[in-house]
Amino acid sequence: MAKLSGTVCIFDLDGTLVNSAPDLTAALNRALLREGLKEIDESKVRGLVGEGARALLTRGFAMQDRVFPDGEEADRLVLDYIDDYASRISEHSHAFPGVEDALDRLSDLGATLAICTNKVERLTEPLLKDLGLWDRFAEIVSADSLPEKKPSALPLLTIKERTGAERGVMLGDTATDFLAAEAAGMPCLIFKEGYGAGDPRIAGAPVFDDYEALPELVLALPQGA
Ligand SMILES: O=C(O)COP(=O)(O)O
Ligand SMILES: [Mg+2]
Repeated sequence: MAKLSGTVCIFDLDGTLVNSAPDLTAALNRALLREGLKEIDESKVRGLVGEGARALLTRGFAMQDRVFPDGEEADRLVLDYIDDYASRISEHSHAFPGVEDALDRLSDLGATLAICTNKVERLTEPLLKDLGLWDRFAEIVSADSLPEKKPSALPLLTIKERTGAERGVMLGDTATDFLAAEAAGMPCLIFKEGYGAGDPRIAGAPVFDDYEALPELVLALPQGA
């Protein structure tokens, strides 16, 4: 029996499978410029990613002491941002080195592969299709696929149920992923090249440095959850 049969490996998308920071930064900056605000450097934008489009815009505004509006005005800003980002979603984004081989290896070991992202479905699908990753996952849950998104446990538990897995493992890059996994009772490994660096909430979390090392680290996890 394959060693990881019954395990679903649930990958976060931005900052975990895909380095999307350049395109996220460009789209955020186009939105900020439309509102008369200044551009933000990619190194800072990385730290704003993880809780979806509205949170990214809200944080971009807050960094420049502008309160993000609410109501219809906010909805319009978020929709305009999503439309614009969707139209140029994979100009510079790419899978992190070693992702495809690690996915092959985990599949060979019997694991089921899934994605849980706080991107909305309208962004998740074109990004994964453009990068040739869409067909690799048995289940893909986005921010708007279910009534709650990460850090709720709901998307992770739903993936576990839909894939019929006995246990789940979360592979993510920010506290949002870590807290969702904790709430779902799943172990979580944090990708060090992702966007959560320096967040005290994940300071003590187990990490993976690169994709080559990942399959062995998943194999070594306690098979409890
Ligand atoms: O769009 C975001 O803010 C984050 O998306 P992620 O959950 O794939 O990291
Ligand atoms: Mg992420």
